[in-house]
Amino acid sequence: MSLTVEAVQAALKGLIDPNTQIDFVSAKSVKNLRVDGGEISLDIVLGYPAKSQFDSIRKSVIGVLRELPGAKNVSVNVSSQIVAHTVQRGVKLLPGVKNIIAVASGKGGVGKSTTAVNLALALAAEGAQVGMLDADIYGPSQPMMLGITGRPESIEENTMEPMVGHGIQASSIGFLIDDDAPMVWRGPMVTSALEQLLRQTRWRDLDYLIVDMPPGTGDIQLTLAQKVPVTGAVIVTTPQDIALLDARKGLKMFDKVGVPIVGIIENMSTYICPSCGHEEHVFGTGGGQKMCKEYGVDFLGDLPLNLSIREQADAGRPTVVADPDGAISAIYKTIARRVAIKVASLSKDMSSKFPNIVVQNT
Ligand SMILES: Nc1ncnc2c1ncn2[C@@H]1O[C@H](COP(=O)(O)OP(=O)(O)OP(=O)(O)O)[C@@H](O)[C@H]1O
Repeated sequence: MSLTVEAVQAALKGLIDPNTQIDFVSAKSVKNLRVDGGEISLDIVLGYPAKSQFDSIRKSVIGVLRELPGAKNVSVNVSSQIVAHTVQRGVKLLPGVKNIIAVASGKGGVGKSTTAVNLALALAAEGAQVGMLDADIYGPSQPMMLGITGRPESIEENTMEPMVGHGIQASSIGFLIDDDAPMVWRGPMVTSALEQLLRQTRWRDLDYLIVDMPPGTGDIQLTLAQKVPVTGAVIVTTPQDIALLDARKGLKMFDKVGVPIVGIIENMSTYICPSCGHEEHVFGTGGGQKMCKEYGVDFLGDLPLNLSIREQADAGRPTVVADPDGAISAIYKTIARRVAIKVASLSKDMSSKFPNIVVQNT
């Protein structure tokens, strides 16, 4: 009996993608399938970046197909293709940027910026083109964490080049607003300065632009959530009741403006004593997960309170770069993959698919 396309498809249908828990056929990841005698060739195209897993996915697909009766040679190519997803209604899209992910927190100091930069670096490590827009007016810290110094170049009038640190294209509100400017003055000018930064930076083919939002849920944050074309929002919180209460406000703010919540990350979840390894839940336990259940949103993961996270970020080499194979980087990478998979599951932007309709006067 000769090998058929149907038999190959049935075998692939039994193969579950460990990341999405969906089989490759249902996920529409199988492309260019050819069966010619005993020769099988196909591409697996994932909708999220996963460079570190291409080889293991390839091997598992080959392993399954080789078992088929009549199969001789199996050739599989695994890659990722990230597509653009929809944003709030009525907001102008950004050229050169497929998806914008806002990283927000209900209150300051919960580690939002540190989490945002490590997420950006983890997505880049998996092969995505990533940018960082530092919108944190109260403490624009992304240039420092990405090891960037100096000011951006402006090649043409009204545009500026992003600065690059550890492969991430970055632009910061710190480039436009003086560090010494008083906060009352920063407030009113901030939304227009940010829109300028967002739209006048010449982002180059980004799969994801991470926006490090200003902490809180006041007018500035609400205006930004309305004006920035966001694909989805990630909320960072610590487990204290007060932080969770504020995180709830953040959740509601994005909900109100029609931005989907990608999920919640709990930072400084536990403290592991470096001398004896004892784990302490300094700020309580389970708050983030409970909140996710209550609101029906995804819990993306938790990070421990760890001295090296702070030291590495302060030194301009965040953990994912400083210790890429360490246990903490593994947590950031798992969270980043969950974020990318969730974004991939959101509705796709079809605007570029529609033909232009030209009305001609006759
Ligand atoms: N998991 C962690 N373990 C140890 N230190 C951390 C952790 N996360 C963040 N930090 C440190 O906590 C401080 C505050 O973090 P960060 O600036 O990221 O918070 P933020 O929420 O963005 O603050 P802001 O509201 O000022 O923007 C920084 O010194 C950072 O290095």
